[in-house]
Amino acid sequence: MTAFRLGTRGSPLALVQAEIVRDGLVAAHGIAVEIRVIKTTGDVVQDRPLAEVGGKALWTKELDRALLEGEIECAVHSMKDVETTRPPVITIAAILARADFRDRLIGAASIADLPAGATVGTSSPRRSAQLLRLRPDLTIIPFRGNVETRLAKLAAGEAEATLLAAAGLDRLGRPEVGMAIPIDLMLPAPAQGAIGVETRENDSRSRSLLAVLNHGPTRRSILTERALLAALGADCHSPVAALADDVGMLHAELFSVDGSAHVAGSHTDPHILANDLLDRAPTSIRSLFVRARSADSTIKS
Ligand SMILES: NCc1[nH]cc(CCC(=O)O)c1CC(=O)O
Repeated sequence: MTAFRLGTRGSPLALVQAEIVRDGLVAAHGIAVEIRVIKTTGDVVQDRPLAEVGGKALWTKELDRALLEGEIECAVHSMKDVETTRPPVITIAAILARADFRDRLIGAASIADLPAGATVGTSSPRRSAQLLRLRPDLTIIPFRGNVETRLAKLAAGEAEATLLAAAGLDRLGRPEVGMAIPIDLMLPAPAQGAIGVETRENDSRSRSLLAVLNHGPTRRSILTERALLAALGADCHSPVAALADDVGMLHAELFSVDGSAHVAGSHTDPHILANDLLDRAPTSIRSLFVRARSADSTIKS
């Protein structure tokens, strides 16, 4: 039997995540697993914000193609980077147990401790809006590239602080970097901290090999958070934070770009929560969500 081919992007974090999946498959089934690095447009174009250059598809398109052409049996992703709507021929075969879902602040002990007017590097509309809501005095500058690149930019003095996902830092063997921000101050991105493995919908062998890696509670949380994004019509420009807890409650927050407006809520049903948040959101927020429920009579403006 030939090796089970596992596709991944080539960033250090992507490779570590692919190794976690490989080790899980080897431990569970004793099969030979080969890691195949697939170059994606998102890895090449690093000078502009993700939201400008074409969104999350930049990271999935080449891996999708390799999967559909039979070059690989499965593709490993950070679930945070996987588009809300996926081709029907591709299925999420496993979502691994979630790591620390919080963001970490690097460069100061806390958001309150950042010097007045400090420059913070982030290209995430969510992190930017959340920071500006708490600290309107801060200056946000774009910061792209992989985790190591952003840490190098910070070390080079391009910004005084930055925010990175705790999960990524931990997986890269950097648990000492930065200070975790409590979720009541900064709710994470939907699906932050979870690794997912996709395969072809009709590939039953791969589906059953991967099924052992699935963590039920994480899967339920991630699918709930993704259902909220779909119901909101969120895209990569939409500053949205969401976290489904382990008792099935979904907490979410929407922001205007400059953080001056926000709405927050919690519900067990992502569709009800999406409608409730959009109903209460001012135009500065609602205009950032694509499916502004045009057919819905509850729209007032
Ligand atoms: N957008 C890049 C990205 N995608 C996933 C992670 C971290 C790992 C994770 O959330 O699972 C990161 C880096 C970051 O946001 O700091």
